[in-house]
Amino acid sequence: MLIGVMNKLEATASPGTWRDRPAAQQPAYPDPGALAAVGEDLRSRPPLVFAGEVDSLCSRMAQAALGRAFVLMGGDCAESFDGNTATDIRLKVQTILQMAAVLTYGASTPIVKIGRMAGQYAKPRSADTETRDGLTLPSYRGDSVNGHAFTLEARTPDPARMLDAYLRSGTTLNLIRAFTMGGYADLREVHSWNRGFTHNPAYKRFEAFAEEIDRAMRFMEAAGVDFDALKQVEFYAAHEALLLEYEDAMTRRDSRTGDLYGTSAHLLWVGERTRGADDAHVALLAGVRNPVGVKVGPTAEPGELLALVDRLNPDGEPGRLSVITRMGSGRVRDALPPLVEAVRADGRPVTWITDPMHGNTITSDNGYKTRRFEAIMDEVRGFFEVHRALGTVPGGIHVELTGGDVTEVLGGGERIDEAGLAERYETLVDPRLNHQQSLEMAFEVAEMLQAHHG
Ligand SMILES: O=C[C@H](O)[C@H](O)COP(=O)(O)O
Ligand SMILES: C=C(OP(=O)(O)O)C(=O)O
Ligand SMILES: [Mn+2]
Repeated sequence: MLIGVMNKLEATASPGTWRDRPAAQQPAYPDPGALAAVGEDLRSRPPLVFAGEVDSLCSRMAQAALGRAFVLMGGDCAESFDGNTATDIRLKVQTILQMAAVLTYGASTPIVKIGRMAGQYAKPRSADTETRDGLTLPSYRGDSVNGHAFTLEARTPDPARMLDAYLRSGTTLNLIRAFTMGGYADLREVHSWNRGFTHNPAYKRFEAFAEEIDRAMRFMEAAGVDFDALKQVEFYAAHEALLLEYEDAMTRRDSRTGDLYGTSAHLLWVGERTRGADDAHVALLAGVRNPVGVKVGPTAEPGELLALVDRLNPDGEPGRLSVITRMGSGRVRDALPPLVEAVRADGRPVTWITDPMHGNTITSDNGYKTRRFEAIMDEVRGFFEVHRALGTVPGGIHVELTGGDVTEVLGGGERIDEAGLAERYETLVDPRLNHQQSLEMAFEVAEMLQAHHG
């Protein structure tokens, strides 16, 4: 969205309750004084997002929980400072807009567009260290923490990187606002890009669906729809709230209401590795008014999820809490139902979103961290099947993607094979759908949505 009420957000004293709780996945900074100085600097800077925008997203998420909207969240696993270019940002926005146009048709509802962008710079890792040729160094934890190069200097966490992440997030948001408010989101244009995609023989199977959308566009035109009025779209930003010091420093009090908002992004989520109900990350998110997400994997017990609902949405506010499930294609059909049933019995609303990426990560025989397109799609299918069987609402998808032509995920219409991964494997952490695979997913999910509603 991006215009919104520019209400006053004041720098605030830390909400603080997270500080005395266990905090996983935090960088070991060599100089605590430097960390404190960066925190102070960030606290004096303008917010990146505004409370009015954040509230609007909350109401959109509430609509998605009811099946009156559908959420599309997508972007890099880890944004990089090097990738903070106009081209990279434009291609990601374009990919998300193209996906959203197809999904709008399939869902017959508005699509809530959220980039894993403008702040997705910190990563949880399985191991604290990485060893290469006998040399052991700290793991790469995202560009807001340390550098990817395998040297002691690059890998040593540097708090000044948080300031860089803040500034790059600001420039990314600025460009997103310019694109989505300045005509780049024109539905006629986006639709013509999608026609280009379906004219490729590899995606012939979507031709009939694309023609249906064509007909709908002609109908709208004939009926006198003002396409110029549809040129501006809401586009929100989200990332994992992993770096406690950064998120704390970006917390502001809204002068209208006295409420606290995380102003580094519209939506913040807590990851699978840091979602302990009594731990620091959940306490931090419990203290702000933003819509929040929690990632949930196949080992989660219903009681754990209900404890998270207690902490993160005690009053059952619609749109406040999204549960982003990442079960794996082999587990989704047995691991998801008990969680959905427990939440339904509890009665407080959540927005159910599928992340079909993180439960389907494998290592290829030639050593690449990758995922199979078919497994990703199968998890989405399983997600729809479970919600259909239980009569609950599939509210959205959360995917790792990029607008470029990378070769990181196996399969899809381009039939990327293990040898093909070597061609353009560029991700810093997890494998992303490329532009074509993202559109292919959108068409398949649109068909699932159509079947779900039909
Ligand atoms: O993006 C998610 C996690 O940060 C990532 O999957 C962890 O990857 P690792 O197992 O390579 O540390
Ligand atoms: C770290 C991530 O996911 P999860 O917490 O689900 O593993 C991620 O979304 O990149
Ligand atoms: Mn990831």
